[in-house]
Amino acid sequence: WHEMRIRKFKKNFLFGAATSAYQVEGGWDADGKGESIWDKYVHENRNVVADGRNGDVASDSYHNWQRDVQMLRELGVDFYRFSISWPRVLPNGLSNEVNEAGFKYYDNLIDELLKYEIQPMVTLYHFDLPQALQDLGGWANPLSITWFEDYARVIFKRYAEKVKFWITMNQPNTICIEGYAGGGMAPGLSLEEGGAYECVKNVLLAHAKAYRLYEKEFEKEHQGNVGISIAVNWFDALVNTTENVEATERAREFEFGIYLNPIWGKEGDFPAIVKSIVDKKSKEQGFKTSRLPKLSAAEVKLLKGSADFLGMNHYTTFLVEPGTTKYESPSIEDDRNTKYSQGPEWKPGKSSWLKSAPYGLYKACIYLNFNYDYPPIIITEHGWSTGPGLGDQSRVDNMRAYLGALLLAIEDGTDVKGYTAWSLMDNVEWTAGTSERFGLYEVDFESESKTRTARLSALVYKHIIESREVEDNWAPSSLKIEITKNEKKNNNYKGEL
Ligand SMILES: CCCCCCCCCCCCC/C=C/[C@@H](O)[C@@H](N)CO[C@@H]1O[C@H](CO)[C@H](O)[C@H](O)[C@H]1O
Repeated sequence: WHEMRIRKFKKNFLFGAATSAYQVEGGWDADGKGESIWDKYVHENRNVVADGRNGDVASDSYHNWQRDVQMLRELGVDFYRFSISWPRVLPNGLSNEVNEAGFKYYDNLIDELLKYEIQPMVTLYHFDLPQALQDLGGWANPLSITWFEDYARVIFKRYAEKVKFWITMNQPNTICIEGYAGGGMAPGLSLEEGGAYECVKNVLLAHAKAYRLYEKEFEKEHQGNVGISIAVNWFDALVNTTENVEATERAREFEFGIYLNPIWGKEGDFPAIVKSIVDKKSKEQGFKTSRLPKLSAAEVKLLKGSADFLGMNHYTTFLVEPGTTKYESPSIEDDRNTKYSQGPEWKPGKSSWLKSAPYGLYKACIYLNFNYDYPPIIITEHGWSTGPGLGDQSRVDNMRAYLGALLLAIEDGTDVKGYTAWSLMDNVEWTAGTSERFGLYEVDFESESKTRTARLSALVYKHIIESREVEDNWAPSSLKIEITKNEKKNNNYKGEL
């Protein structure tokens, strides 16, 4: 049996590519930039980065921004998702001290993008908190809500005229669970007694405050869209037993429901199952109050509906069963009590957690539709890791399979507005350094200028963007990539998404 129907992305579907500041910029202390939590983390823990290549220089986009835009033009993308390094523009994190030299970098990048009709999609926060704010408790301190709101105001004021797509936060679960509960991300804390859940609450409220700020002071004049990016990998029962199905529900609610429900849930607030588990365990553990902080009625209201789109970061699928070992208590692992594995037949990427299971993207989309009432979605990250080398056929296969699954999800009613390939170029994959390559363009990290060269996947992605179609058998005649003349850009940027 062979599926003959040809599915196409609509003309106004947006295609983009993404990076983040710490992962590509380098210039970690250039021109008055303040220290970030990642700078401190990698400098104080010299062996924490797998191959020793940290973000000090990275892909050196701080100096290569013109080449970066040239690559985006070669691909023919509609938008570029990048993040602003908070300590580059506000070195101590607060708005009393502004680093004009740092802003100049983003001025140049944004102007260059607009010159070629590539829309900037700006992430305000992608894991690199100013260390000065971490010294005050970081996201575990409720003052972080105001710090972020003030930072957002500075950025909106400067760029609202030019930027129509905003993402407040990238992946609160990575920020809080991996950063504050022993997950190996900066600042490398283990605040299992409650700090990680405080972080979740504060990050969500900081997002909502920034959203409401834009809504009140900028939206009318500038007509931009503000969303948040959440890691929505798929979680399926390992086998269909009651215990596995219950464990799978816990996995979904702890991994992404805890962030989605306050914004898109019918009643708002944290998911009932998360509240009841953590409240009950906290009591048993002798805590006077739950380790999961409450959201007041006013906070529930502030959060509900605080996004114009859901930024969905999707990479892979996990199979779930109940935990099989006794986890440390108290801990989030113990609260969730799940064990994850992946299909033995799924093709592996270079990252240990990354296996190709495109059906998971389809199922995740349908789940979001049913549980959160068809939210407008932009896939703000999807990608594949390899080793070095230009012939990245496995990335091509993965991209085609996932875009095929996405087309099916769209056909079945999912409101997907756009897709973002992670990543435009090889970069510093956090503690994996450059040992896992996610780029459509290879970066030669040994070269002085961090030379970028198009991979096979760059040419295939370019062809998909041009044809709006996923053709399994298409292959370029060479790896030479050129800017297509008379590029006609999507113009769906103002007003309603
Ligand atoms: C050996 C297989 C057994 C499976 C057991 C798995 C154990 C679970 C461990 C979970 C690890 C987390 C996996 C999820 C990762 C992604 O969602 C996450 N990396 C996405 O974040 C973005 O990733 C990009 C590429 O990795 C990029 O780094 C970007 O900055 C992030 O936003």
